[in-house]
Amino acid sequence: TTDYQTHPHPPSGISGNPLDASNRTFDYIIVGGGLTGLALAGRLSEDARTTVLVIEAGGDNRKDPRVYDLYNALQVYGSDIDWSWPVDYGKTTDGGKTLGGSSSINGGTWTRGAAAQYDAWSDLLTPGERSLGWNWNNLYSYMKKAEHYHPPSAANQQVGADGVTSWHGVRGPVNVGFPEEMLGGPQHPAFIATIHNVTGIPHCRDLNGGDPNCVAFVPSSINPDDSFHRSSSAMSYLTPVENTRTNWLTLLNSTVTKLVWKPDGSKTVIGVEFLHLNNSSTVYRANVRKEVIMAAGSINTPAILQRSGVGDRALLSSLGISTVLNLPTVGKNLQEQTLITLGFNRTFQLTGRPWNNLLAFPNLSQLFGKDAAAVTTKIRTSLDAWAESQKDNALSKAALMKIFESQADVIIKGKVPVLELIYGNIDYAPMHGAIFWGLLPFSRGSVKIKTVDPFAKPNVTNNFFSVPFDMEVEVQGARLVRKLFTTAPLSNLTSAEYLPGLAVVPDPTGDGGSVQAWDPWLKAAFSSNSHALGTCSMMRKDLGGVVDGRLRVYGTKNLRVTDASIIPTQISSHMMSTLYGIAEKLADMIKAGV
Ligand SMILES: Cc1cc2nc3c(=O)[nH]c(=O)nc-3n(C[C@H](O)[C@H](O)[C@H](O)COP(=O)(O)OP(=O)(O)OC[C@H]3O[C@@H](n4cnc5c(N)ncnc54)[C@H](O)[C@@H]3O)c2cc1C
Repeated sequence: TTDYQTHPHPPSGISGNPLDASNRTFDYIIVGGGLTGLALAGRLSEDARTTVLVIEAGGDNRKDPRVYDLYNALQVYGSDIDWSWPVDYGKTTDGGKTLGGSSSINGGTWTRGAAAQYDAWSDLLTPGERSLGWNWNNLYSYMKKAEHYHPPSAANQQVGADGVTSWHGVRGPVNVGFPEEMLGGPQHPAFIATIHNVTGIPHCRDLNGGDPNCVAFVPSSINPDDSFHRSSSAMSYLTPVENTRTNWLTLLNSTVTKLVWKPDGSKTVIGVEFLHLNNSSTVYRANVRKEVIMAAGSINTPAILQRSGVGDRALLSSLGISTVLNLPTVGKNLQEQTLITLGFNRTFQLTGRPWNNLLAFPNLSQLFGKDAAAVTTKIRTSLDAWAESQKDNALSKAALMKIFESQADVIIKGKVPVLELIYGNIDYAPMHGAIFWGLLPFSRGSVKIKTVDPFAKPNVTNNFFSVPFDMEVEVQGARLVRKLFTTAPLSNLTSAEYLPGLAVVPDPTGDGGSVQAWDPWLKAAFSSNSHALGTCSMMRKDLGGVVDGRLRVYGTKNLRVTDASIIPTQISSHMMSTLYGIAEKLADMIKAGV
């Protein structure tokens, strides 16, 4: 007879009552009901003998049109369901504070990175862990496991959408498809032809098969069988089973403040403490039988670990927190991208609803053209100086140097995309343009709690552009966009540059504008792309890893991390598909006792 059979069964479903979890014991507690948290809980609870508790700080907004209608995504930013972390340069990193986490508020764009980038993760592990399958082939199978792909409709195909169904999963819970209505008109073919002519980048049918180095229409996390509404982790993993799965409880409006350790020094987690709403007077506690898995995202997972005594001893003692585990890289290695929009007046009418899903992913040669060889040499010869300048946000200069070498190899030898460029239609202004960001910044930042108050936001410092290459990629992106919109056939649909405009960033020599001219405007105009990762990286400990290849926090018995914080280096992609793959893979590892 198991413990579970002799004790009253904990409540299940979705609850707003802290007493449903308080003083109860669960096999697994998952901290954060976001993208990875709900995906993992969905899989672990498939075994009816396993009890799972998910604790989520936000509420249930599945019926809120700001959430289910992807067209409304912009209304969410800065709202009650966005964490809105202040970061450097006065910018804000967004994150969903609601069931489904950022999968409930994000842009829905569904892409995967380049195969070489996932393979490189394995190189950062110990040789003994390389067989764990942190590579493209293995993770791709898990990305497919999560996915239910809907091929483009005839109407979608008529305006250019395409896809290779065999590159997608078709039986998973997350619905992926094209919008009901896509824009027609001459602009998309013109963009494809122009960027191909200017950079040589090929037009491909689909970029979700391990080589995104092309220009293509991409699908979104929406469900054509559910009025094209958003398919968040909540809608895909939880909604279908919320009334039937009696071994899974999701507790809402409850903020996990810290982990509870077994007092015998064994680094075993025995439970978590949480507060309900913003009422900090009552501390609740839920107990765990097997494992706690952190899924609070790249900003809050390291903050909760630090509050629980796992982190840099110097930081913890400065706040009066006693160190359970001195792991100085918790919160370090933060990598975030910088998003820029350039706009041009257009000379054509739009028909249909705008949906920006024509994406291009140029590599270094395609972006820098004739200067690519010089840029390559500069990367190789600058790594040492860059590692020196970023070492405070890594374990050491030597450790960061190894990570940078891997990153440079992937860029130079792997020829992976370094820029993402989205062709953009703007319906409320006579504009079209491009949204772009450097995909693989070398700048490193950190997340550090500044007080023990669990409701205080941590210090999030990205050190944007502190490696000059990161700015050079943005500038080159801006120059490329200028070139695209002034080259036929796209120029035939364009009258003048509107944002920033030649009066603001001049282009006297016709090369798109100097670094000096672009620098101040880009620094003022960019947004944090909310693709933060790396703060609990999966790497060897001597490289600064926080979790090993089993996603276990080094030195602990039963504590793992599954969210975006484990990804050691940025990928040439949006995050969702990869993260669902990670959660699916971890679920299988846990079920198999790995
Ligand atoms: C604005 C925006 C746009 C994006 N656009 C895209 C896109 O178009 N395509 C794409 O693929 N990716 C996109 N992303 C990225 C993607 O959504 C995220 O990388 C992904 O959701 C991260 O998953 P996660 O599980 O790490 O964290 P999240 O999904 O953010 O989940 C973390 C959860 O933990 C909860 N939590 C945090 N702290 C606590 C606590 N102390 N106690 C309890 N719960 C807590 C949060 O409320 C949240 O629900 C976007 C992200 C944002 C923010």
